Amino acid sequence: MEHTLLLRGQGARSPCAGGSPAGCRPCREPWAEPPALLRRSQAGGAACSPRLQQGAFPEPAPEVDADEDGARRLLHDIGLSATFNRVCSTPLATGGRGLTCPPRTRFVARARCAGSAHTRRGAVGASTEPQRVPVPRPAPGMEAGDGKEETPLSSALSRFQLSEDYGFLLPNPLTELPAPYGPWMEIAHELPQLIASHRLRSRVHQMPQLSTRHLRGREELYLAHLVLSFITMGYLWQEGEEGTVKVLPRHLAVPFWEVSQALGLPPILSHADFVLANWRRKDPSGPLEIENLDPIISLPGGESLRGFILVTFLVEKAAVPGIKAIPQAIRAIRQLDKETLHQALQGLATAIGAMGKALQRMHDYVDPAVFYAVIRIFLSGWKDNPAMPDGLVYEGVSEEPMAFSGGSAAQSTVLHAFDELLGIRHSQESTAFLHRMRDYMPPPHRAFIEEIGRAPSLKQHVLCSGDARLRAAFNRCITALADFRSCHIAIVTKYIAVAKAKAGRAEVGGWAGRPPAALEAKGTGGSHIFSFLKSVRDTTRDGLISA
Ligand code: HEM
Repeated sequence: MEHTLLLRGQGARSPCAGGSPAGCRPCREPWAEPPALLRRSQAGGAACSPRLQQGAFPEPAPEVDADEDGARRLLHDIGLSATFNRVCSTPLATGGRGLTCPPRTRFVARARCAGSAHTRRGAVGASTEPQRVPVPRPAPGMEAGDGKEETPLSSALSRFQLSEDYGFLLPNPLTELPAPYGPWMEIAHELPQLIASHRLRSRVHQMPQLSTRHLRGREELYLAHLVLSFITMGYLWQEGEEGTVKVLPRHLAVPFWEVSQALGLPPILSHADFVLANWRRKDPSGPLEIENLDPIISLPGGESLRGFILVTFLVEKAAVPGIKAIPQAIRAIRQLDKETLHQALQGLATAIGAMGKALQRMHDYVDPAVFYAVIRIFLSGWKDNPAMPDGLVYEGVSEEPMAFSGGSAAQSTVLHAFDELLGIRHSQESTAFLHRMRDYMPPPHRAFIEEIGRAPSLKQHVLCSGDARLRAAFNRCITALADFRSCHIAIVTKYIAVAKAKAGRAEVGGWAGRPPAALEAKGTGGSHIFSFLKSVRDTTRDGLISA
């Protein structure tokens, strides 16, 4: 039986007799270089002769956004050369890759270095000294000479700032900034009370203007971004959606912008702030269980807010074996190692199942009324939001307003990576939304997804192998992923649709919140919730390989 497969990307079609070893002979012959047009990175998928590359997960080409002179100096300083492509010169509100642009031309420098990959973004517009941008350090536990042996897996992961123990979570995040940043930390630690008593805005107005130059290393930058993003969300939404402001004051906007540029994150709260960098153990030697965890910084919502952050943390943690299975699977495909590939797929399916179990804990820890009436508004963005139709002016950064989507777990890299590995093809509209969400991920994590996209196609490999055991393992991954998405839809129904039907005013921690009308039909990331989520779940199911 011959069937046709839709290739990733531009909808090109490639004939392949999946399941029939005879029809798939080219796949079982020495792994030839595919015709250029069918290479996955260009055609958006792989034909029956995936490219065999030795050395799984080659070094990614880092991207550096900066003004051209600054970026050249920065790259020169760290021993890189670069080619620059103009990616956007639009004056705001319509960014090159979904993000809004500052009112200057941005350049993307693609650079390669012989050693480890560096991904930097020089400050654009706000900073005149991109050389000061601190160098992101490898995650703790991965630095050379830390006593841990570097395995092929750990080195494949550490290139993307991924940890073998924590996946996309920041391993053991810092909980305090250096002393000069005391004024930020004091406000951040008091946020729920300051918002409840409507005093946050006046506290922010009294905040001193602090330079970001004393921030050193990735961990301090992440904590600074976390702190400034939470203060910003509180500042914006303290009076609900009817009392928003148009301008973020200079002494908050400028450092927030600079730290964001240094990390390659947008200047708004993202999943990376809310969850990945926002956790600490109460007892440092205790287990990673919800009772022994706390967010570092909070917003209104009390125990439900705590539960929402920490359950999402547990889902990220449960994903770790699945993330580790990705480079294993890709290496096994390249080495034609069926046994290892089978194990990797089993590991992936099990991890997705564990993520589903972790997700269910939302019911135990989060009250739908509080989630709907209190928590959501503080995650809202200022892009396509009728409550802030003009976006937000970052004073001292740009005179023009900018628009960014709010925080959403759609910005978690986990499911994007699994979709990419499994060759799931979502509708054009859903893909556009999900790709926009990638702009809200730390750039090394985004690079991880892109690297999976450049690898030989798993689905093609399984199809072409004609191996029933591999096909069953592949299908278990697809089913587990579709089931996870069904559970997620059930949760969203309870926490948004049902909660909306029951909604009144909720008072939590003294903050009397009215549910945000702008979020009735849309998610905090800005999607049309249910049509989007169902479409994504259904296209996941379509990824099954039939016998
Ligand atoms: C009360 C709990 C939750 C609610 C109400 C919720 C709500 C939503 C909404 C409304 C969207 C649509 C995108 C947007 O506009 O924001 C979404 C997307 C998404 N959410 Fe959640 N979410 C919850 C928990 C989680 C958790 C714990 C995870 C796991 C990390 C998660 C993962 C995702 C993903 C991956 C998407 C993108 C769609 C997909 O790939 O299936 N969500 N969520």
